[in-house]
Amino acid sequence: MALNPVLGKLVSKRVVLASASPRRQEILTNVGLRFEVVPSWFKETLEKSSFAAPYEYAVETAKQKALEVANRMHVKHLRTPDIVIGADTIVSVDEQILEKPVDKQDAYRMLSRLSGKEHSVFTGVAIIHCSSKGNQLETEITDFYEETKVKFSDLSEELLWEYIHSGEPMDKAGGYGIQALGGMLVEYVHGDFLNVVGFPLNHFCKKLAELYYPPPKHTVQHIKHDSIPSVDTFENLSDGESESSNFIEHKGANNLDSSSMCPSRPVYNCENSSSVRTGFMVPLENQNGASESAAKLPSKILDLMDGFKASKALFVASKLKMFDYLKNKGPLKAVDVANEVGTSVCGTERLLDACVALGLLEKTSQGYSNTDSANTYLTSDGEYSLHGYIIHSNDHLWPLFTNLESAVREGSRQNHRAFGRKAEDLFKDYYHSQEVKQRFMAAMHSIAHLTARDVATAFDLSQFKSTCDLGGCTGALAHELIQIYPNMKVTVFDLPEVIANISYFQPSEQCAAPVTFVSGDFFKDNLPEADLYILSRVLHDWPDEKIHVLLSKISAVCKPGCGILLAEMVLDDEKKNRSTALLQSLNMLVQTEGKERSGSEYQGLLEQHGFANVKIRLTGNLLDVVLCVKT
Ligand SMILES: O=c1[nH]cc([C@@H]2O[C@H](COP(=O)(O)OP(=O)(O)OP(=O)(O)O)[C@@H](O)[C@H]2O)c(=O)[nH]1
Repeated sequence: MALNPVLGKLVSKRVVLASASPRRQEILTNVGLRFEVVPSWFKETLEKSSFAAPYEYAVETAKQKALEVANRMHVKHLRTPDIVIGADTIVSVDEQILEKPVDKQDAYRMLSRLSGKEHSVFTGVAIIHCSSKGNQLETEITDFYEETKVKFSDLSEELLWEYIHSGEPMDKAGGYGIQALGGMLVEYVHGDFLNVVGFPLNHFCKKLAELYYPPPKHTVQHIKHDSIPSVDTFENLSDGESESSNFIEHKGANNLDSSSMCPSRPVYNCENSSSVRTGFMVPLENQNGASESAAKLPSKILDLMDGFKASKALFVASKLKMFDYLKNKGPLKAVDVANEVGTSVCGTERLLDACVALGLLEKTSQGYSNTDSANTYLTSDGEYSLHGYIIHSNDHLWPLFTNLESAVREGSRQNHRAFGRKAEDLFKDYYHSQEVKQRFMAAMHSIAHLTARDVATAFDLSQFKSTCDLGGCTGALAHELIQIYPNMKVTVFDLPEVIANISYFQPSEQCAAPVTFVSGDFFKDNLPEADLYILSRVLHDWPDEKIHVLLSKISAVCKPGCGILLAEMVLDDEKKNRSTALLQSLNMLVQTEGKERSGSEYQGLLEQHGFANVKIRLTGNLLDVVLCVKT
């Protein structure tokens, strides 16, 4: 069940968050909202003195950020989103508006101004509903702001500078992060804490409630206008949409994770449960009415213990192409699926039921059918098929992970144990048989196609006229780049064994400006000329020594102003928060000499080869993006 019905209203919509702020992404992800991140390119340069009040500036900036993304996505012939959300957080003190500090001195000016005083934090939010009429983008804009008052203690010079040198102030409005070290500077907070962090979640949900549940005229007096409808109220108001299957359930243990962002208050408390139930309370009763002790089970640990069973169920259903059969012929009974696939009826029925419980399939009296997600991601011909990667995970990664214990003991890859062959060279290993090569290319293509838009739009790359995607495999990212930057000349450089096998993966319609494929080994051969070199999921395959070889080759052919764009899962500097990326680093341990790295580690590597102005965008999706330029 969707605990928060108003957010559930967004489940079937294509929602875009027009913000690069990792905090906004986290706040919305934590409540189960599914969205894409397309950071806005709108420059925050509106004339502050032309606004009568500081919040008007924040609201207008939020609106312009969201409109820029809505227009860009529409103009670039990407699918127009249904909803674009923009936000802008500012601090107001002594009639001055403070944004993010530009350098340490600026952070010092801001923080010393806030010392010992109360100030206001305003976040302006714009929710833009988009539609396409003919070729025109039509928008309906809803905006609002939230104010929170924060008081700082008196800050000594020493404390101030220690805080500034921590690096925390630099990407934060007013020069502090209340959710982390900055929390130590704060005497009190009056109002919504998450508003200070960057997104007023409660007000946002109320706004959605106003938009999606306008009070029926005859019952106006019964409805609390400032409430997010409770689950019960929601069921009365339901228009029949099923939110449950697509919504991420938030269980008790997850709430512990989320609260780490807000150490100074229990964000997800249940005190007011009688009237207004906010998004992700832990239900105290299960469906059978059993209470308390069931809720106290260590659900996160139990889920982790079961994780491998769920993965394997998905792998086997994919390998047996059950999602393909169900797409073409569903709904089907278990016996029909078993007959199609050639499996036992009893085993098939259990597997299908497990897939239903995992939210991959639906089950009705007519039989089993795919969910929308299964059609899109799990069928072998789905728009964003992950089938190739799933098969690679089953056939290649699973045996390697079975030897994780040895990998941890020995600190090295385990190909010899998993496949009885010593790994000579990472890629030669994949390319020793046509079957393994195609499976690996299909896997790489799945991920590249799925993440291409995030990577291509994380930064405005229009200043680069030519791009070379080193190790760009089937060209999935290259094709996306040409869609977004039609004047860009894009070359894919990869091993001859790869280039010889790309034809199967090319889009059916020929693009006006096709991608050029060049074969070679980027460690040994000359690199094609380009203004921008892309390394997507390349550096994580290699140890630092090899990376230095590659970066020095790129640096040697780069003129000043040319750039490198990395697409990787970027770890947080403390290496403790991003579990997907940290697990991926284990994945690199069992099969390569490489690893996942943090933003500062990438920055350090790039700066050693004359690249500066290193910018990192956490996309909130599979791959993050790092851009830097040659000085
Ligand atoms: O206590 C905290 N206060 C503020 C923040 C973060 O500060 C920034 C505010 O900047 P802005 O609203 O301009 O948003 P950006 O990060 O530049 O991203 P956009 O792409 O949306 O412009 C915001 O990230 C807050 O989260 C904080 O973390 N703690």
